[in-house]
Amino acid sequence: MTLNISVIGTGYLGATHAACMAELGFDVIGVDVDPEKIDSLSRGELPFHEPGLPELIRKHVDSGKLRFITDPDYSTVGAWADVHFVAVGTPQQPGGTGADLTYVDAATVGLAEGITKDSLIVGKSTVPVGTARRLAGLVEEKSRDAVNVSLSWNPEFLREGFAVKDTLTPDRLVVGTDSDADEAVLREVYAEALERETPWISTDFETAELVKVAANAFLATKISFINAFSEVTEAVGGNITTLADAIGFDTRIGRKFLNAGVGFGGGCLPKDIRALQTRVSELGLDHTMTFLDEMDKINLRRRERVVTLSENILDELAGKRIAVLGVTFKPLSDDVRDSPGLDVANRLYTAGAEVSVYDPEGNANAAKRFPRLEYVESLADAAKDADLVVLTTEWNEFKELTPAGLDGLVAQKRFVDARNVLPAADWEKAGWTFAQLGRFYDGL
Ligand SMILES: NC(=O)C1=CN([C@@H]2O[C@H](COP(=O)(O)OP(=O)(O)OC[C@H]3O[C@@H](n4cnc5c(N)ncnc54)[C@H](O)[C@@H]3O)[C@@H](O)[C@H]2O)C=CC1
Ligand SMILES: O=C(O)[C@H]1O[C@H](OP(=O)(O)OP(=O)(O)OC[C@H]2O[C@@H](n3ccc(=O)[nH]c3=O)[C@H](O)[C@@H]2O)[C@H](O)[C@@H](O)[C@@H]1O
Repeated sequence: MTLNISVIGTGYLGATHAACMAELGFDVIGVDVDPEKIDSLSRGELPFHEPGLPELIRKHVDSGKLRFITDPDYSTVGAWADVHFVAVGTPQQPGGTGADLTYVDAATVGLAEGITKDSLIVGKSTVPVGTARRLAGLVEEKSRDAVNVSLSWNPEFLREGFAVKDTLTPDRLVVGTDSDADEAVLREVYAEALERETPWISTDFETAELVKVAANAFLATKISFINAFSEVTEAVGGNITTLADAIGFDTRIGRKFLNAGVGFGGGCLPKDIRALQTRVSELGLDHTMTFLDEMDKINLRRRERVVTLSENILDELAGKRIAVLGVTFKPLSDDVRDSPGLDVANRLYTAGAEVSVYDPEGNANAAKRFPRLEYVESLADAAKDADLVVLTTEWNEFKELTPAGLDGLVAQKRFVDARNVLPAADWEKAGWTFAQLGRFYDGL
């Protein structure tokens, strides 16, 4: 008998997980507290941008394998599913640096109370170490005597923009559990990946939770490491991209995540390194992860550098017209959570510039966050009459930009490539004042 699966929380992670579980052949119900999201998903429409996911959602909604409901007391999925994945948000605490566990606690306890058949709750959200063991206790306490409900933790490593591929063909699967029977259920869920010999790491709760935050902390550290060297090459000369290429050839280091630029953002890396540091401090290990504080500071300094570089190029920001290209935290996503590009756009505006923003997918979300910026529908509209063009997210459309493409549009030939993706020499040859991060400029 095949397993019925519920996924609680249908945001970037949960909607992807639900659709991919249906693709693997399971019957799936996605649950969210947001009725608009559920309406849209029930029509087979994805309320956010993720390549390949709309097709998967539509296919399985049409076939009836995938349904979406609001289920306030979890009684519908509680009577139906054998496995419940919890994929709700764990954002940064409002006014704090730790993870806000309100949603993950509410969903897990709600499920435990609503479940009326033997089943397994599987946490997928990213949580501070200690959460799974605490929640396992709560599940035992809150679930009904007549049913057997247990909890495991199965952190997720997908990247936005590649979410479907990463879910269906993960690099590894990590399961934190204290029960062989629960591990066996998860092996059944992931049987297809296991047939391809995907590494399977079955471990305790604490290791599983820590693997997830360690992976994100390592990635953030790699980016900030190269960006710290960017500050050095900005001061003394040198080429940061050549430096990254050269150390990246060492297979122990690797070239991935060494792209210097305006730094990391998004709904995960920034809040996860802050939550990790907060958690280890709570555990009395105050000094263990202080380097993450530095990584965070290096990262945020890059945003400031783009603003001062722009100001130095323009002499002053007030009254200048600036085109900002890209306000999602990375290409192939419409996600503007903690986006470096959007932050830069807002800082330029706050300093008095007239800012015109264009992003292929992010305008609508950015406008919700910063309605006072001007959002336009094309690169050309943004660049029209600009005194400066600033590239902050490396969408393909921007990577293909040539000086000729902006001819006759801009007021001044001035460009800041804050992702270091364009060939500087071509722009300089065409008469542009062209700046990138990690380069030495006399007086800038
Ligand atoms: N976005 C990503 O690429 C990845 C996210 N993660 C982790 O996954 C978790 C979710 O992240 P996102 O999907 O990005 O967040 P999100 O904010 O896009 O989605 C969370 C969803 O949970 C819903 N929700 C909140 N409380 C609920 C409840 N009690 N019952 C049902 N639904 C509820 C919200 O309405 C929202 O739709 C976080 O812990 C994040 O760190 C992990 C790997 C990748
Ligand atoms: O926990 C999560 O949610 C996810 O966080 C990241 O995935 P994601 O946030 O989708 O994006 P990344 O591709 O990691 O990029 C994060 C940020 O780093 C920046 N970055 C990345 C690479 C690089 O070399 N330089 C750089 O500045 C990107 O522009 C982006 O702003 C991790 O890569 C995933 O493995 C993890 O599951």
